[in-house]
Amino acid sequence: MKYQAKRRALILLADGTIFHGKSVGDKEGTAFGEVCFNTGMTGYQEIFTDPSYFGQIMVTTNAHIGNYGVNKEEVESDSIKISGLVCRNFSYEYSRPLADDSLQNFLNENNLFAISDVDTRALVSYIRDNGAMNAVISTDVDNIDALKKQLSDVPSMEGLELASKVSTKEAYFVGDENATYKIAALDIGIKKNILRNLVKRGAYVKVFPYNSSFEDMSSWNADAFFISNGPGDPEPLVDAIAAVKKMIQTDKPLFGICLGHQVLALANGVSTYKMHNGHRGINHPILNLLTGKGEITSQNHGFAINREETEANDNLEITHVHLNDKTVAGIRMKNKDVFSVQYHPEASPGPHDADYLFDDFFKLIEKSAKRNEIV
Ligand SMILES: NC(=O)CC[C@H](N)C(=O)O
Repeated sequence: MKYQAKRRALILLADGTIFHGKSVGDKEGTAFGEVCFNTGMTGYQEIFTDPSYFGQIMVTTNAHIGNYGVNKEEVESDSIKISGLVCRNFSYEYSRPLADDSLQNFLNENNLFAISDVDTRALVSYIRDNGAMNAVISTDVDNIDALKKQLSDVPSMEGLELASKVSTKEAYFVGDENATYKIAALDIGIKKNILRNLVKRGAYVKVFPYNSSFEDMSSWNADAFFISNGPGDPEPLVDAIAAVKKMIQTDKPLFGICLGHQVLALANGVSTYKMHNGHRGINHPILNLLTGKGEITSQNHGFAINREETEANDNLEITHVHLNDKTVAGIRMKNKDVFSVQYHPEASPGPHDADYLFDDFFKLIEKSAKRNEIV
């Protein structure tokens, strides 16, 4: 007979609102974080392991989670990075030829506390209207006052530096040493699928820790720089911002994704801000202003770069706009091979419309390598 969770659980939001549910697997637990929601109908494993979600409690709007199990290959980092999960129906049974385990086992191995049987439609509408805030999920349903007290001690996402929690401790290499191009990548929370995309196109990548200096990175003598996605507020990333300020003074191509895009903006003197609610899903519409074409994209961000400051900046040009709210979705530096996007062209999970951005990056690298040969 189908397993039914029985142990009561709840999610308590920082403003005191409560939604009730059950504990997945009837486990006891409590987890804190900033509550956010993802509207993707597939890709839960990629989402849960994406380092950009570090410190966040994920609410999934898809009504079924776990129904296709997990597959060891489909991870974006080596462990689950969300701090807790809230879903409607948790599937204890799964079906997919390529699955090698159940989601329940995967959550247990990663010590992730999850609650199900929550009215996620009501919860998501509530967060959508009231904005991002901290929350706690717990089976300690009779001690609300104690939970409220602990929740009030959880730091706000605004101003929080989290790249150091997920970045590699030591530099490492990916790809074939004899590949055509070398890319120096700054890991402020890098997703594996970004590395797969760089290696697939013929790059040998050296991945550097979040606090590496420009000098550390440039001494490897790469053909280009890459700045990754990652968790937390971009503004406290002073080392990364300082390193990027120097990178953009070289003539080497640079590509930034999501947190990397925000760091590039900050390096150009453009500020970032916390959005009322971020963009998290796999069907976000973008307009590419350079080609006039639309793209459906994978997104996951809670901060954005200031539009007016970008428009007023003589060195920058807005290349992409989010069609739902007109926020800046992509920029490039005038007269430089430097560009970035607020969304996820590596699309894991998600549509592959924006794949061309990696090709564009490699065209710039090829051009720049030829230029340097002639010199
Ligand atoms: N995916 C990311 O890189 C997210 C960037 C940043 N942490 C934000 O929430 O906006």
